[in-house]
Amino acid sequence: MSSVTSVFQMQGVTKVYRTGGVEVWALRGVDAELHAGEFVVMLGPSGSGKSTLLNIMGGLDRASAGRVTFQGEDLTQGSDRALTLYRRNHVGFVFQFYNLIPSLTARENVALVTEIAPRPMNPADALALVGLSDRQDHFPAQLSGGEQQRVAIARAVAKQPEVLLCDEPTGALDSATGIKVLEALTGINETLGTTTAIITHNAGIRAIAHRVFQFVDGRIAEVTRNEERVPPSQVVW
Ligand SMILES: Nc1ncnc2c1ncn2[C@@H]1O[C@H](COP(=O)(O)OP(=O)(O)OP(=O)(O)O)[C@@H](O)[C@H]1O
Repeated sequence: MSSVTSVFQMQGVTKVYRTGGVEVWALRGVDAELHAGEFVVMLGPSGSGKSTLLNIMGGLDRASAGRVTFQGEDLTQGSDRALTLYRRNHVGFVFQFYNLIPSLTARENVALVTEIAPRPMNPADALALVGLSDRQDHFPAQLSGGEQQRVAIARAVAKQPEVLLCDEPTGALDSATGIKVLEALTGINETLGTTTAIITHNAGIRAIAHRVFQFVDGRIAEVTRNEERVPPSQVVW
């Protein structure tokens, strides 16, 4: 078996939200590992804890108990400042809604991030990676939903993060458009080796992953490996 480098290690990750007198156990002890360069799909019913885990991995939220390390650095013990630097320097996020600035072109939206990144890619190169070289000077309103999402992906990868965390990146898109977005993500994973995790409600998307994490009730109930991956164009939606 080939050796793998671990990017994330999670042990006993627990998250309890306390609102008023109510406790919600979003995560009930997650043990998992993500390997360098792998593409993981996270599936599971609504409320099973997928977004909570992704947000903790991305340094947007903190675990209540348990341990999460990124390249050996303990995210659960870090200061707020350390988490901010971690997010800025190492993590790209993609969400269901694109959050582009309407008054800026595609290239300017990407450039906003590259201006503050330590080792940025040229915005034009990032847009080329997602197949939008000919749309650089378009404003968001002049782009389709899938094209806007690809600009958001270009923005997320332009700072050359080690990890790309995507929460329902195709959730607002029809199947043909969603496939193009998935092609952009798998292409980046292959070209740049960016470790990628995607949350989806669409079980068909599991086929594009190296590994699939199945969430049930705040736990990862099953991890499966695809011996053969299917390209996004062949996903049954
Ligand atoms: N900020 C919060 N405050 C209180 N409860 C929360 C908060 N965020 C999430 N929860 C609760 O934690 C549980 C897990 O939520 P989470 O969003 O992680 O699930 P999910 O699997 O991503 O669901 P979905 O597929 O619907 O996005 C849910 O019961 C949710 O209501």
